[in-house]
Amino acid sequence: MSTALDKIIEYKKEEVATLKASRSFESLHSEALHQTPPRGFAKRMQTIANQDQNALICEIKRKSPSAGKINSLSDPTAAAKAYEHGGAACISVLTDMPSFGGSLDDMVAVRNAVTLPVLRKDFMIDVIQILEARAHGADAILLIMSVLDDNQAAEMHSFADQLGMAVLLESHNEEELDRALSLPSPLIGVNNRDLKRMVTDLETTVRLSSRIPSEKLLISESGIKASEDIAMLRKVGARGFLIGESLMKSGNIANDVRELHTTS
Ligand SMILES: O=C(O)c1ccccc1NCC(=O)[C@H](O)[C@H](O)COP(=O)(O)O
Repeated sequence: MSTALDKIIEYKKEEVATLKASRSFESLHSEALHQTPPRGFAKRMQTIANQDQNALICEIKRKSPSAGKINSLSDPTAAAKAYEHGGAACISVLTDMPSFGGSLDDMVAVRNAVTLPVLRKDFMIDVIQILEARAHGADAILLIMSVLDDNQAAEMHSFADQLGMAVLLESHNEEELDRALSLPSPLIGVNNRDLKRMVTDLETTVRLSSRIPSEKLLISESGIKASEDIAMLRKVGARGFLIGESLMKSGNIANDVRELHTTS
């Protein structure tokens, strides 16, 4: 049976084909090189984590396969500014439209509204998507190990490096994590959401945490709702946290971000 992730990857292949048919690699590359320089995503995450504080990547997310409608958000910049006010380290913007209701326009608007580094959150399967991300100003991308083989992951990582972008490597199990750890990025995401079964369990971070060497930054992703979750995840070494749904549903985003950022 095909999963939500399988379906997303199927239409990503079509999106990539459409992009390649409509834009030449050279013209996108030239746009990418003329963008404002990338903001230091990895450096900001590491600086905050090295101070033993919580480096929050706060996400703009309208809907999802697991939750359905989350927040109708006519203007994502208001939430982004609240994230910045509350002390977020960086911002993630979902740019996938069919499943998450996001867009590259959202990402551009958010990046123009804040001074924080911005991650293009999408399902990357081809280097041209990385070029497209940088041409729209993205400072970082996500690579999901379960949808890439080792060669693809290495090639895409190296391409992002050349463009000066940070790479967040996402794993959900031991095998994916070991593959992620063999790549240079210091940003190691452990996704608590099983993207195949759509079940979220913070114990995933706990289970995988002991494999992560101290020079890498453990970023726990998905299903984080409260200070107690952060306090528990800090005990196993997480200093980075990627949070979407619970903040998008908050009545006071800046206050909630501040509380999560200062939890010890
Ligand atoms: O969120 C989903 O339902 C989902 C489904 C299929 C693929 C990816 C999905 N989420 C992407 C994410 O990784 C999350 O948006 C991110 O980690 C934040 O999670 P949360 O705080 O639980 O919104």
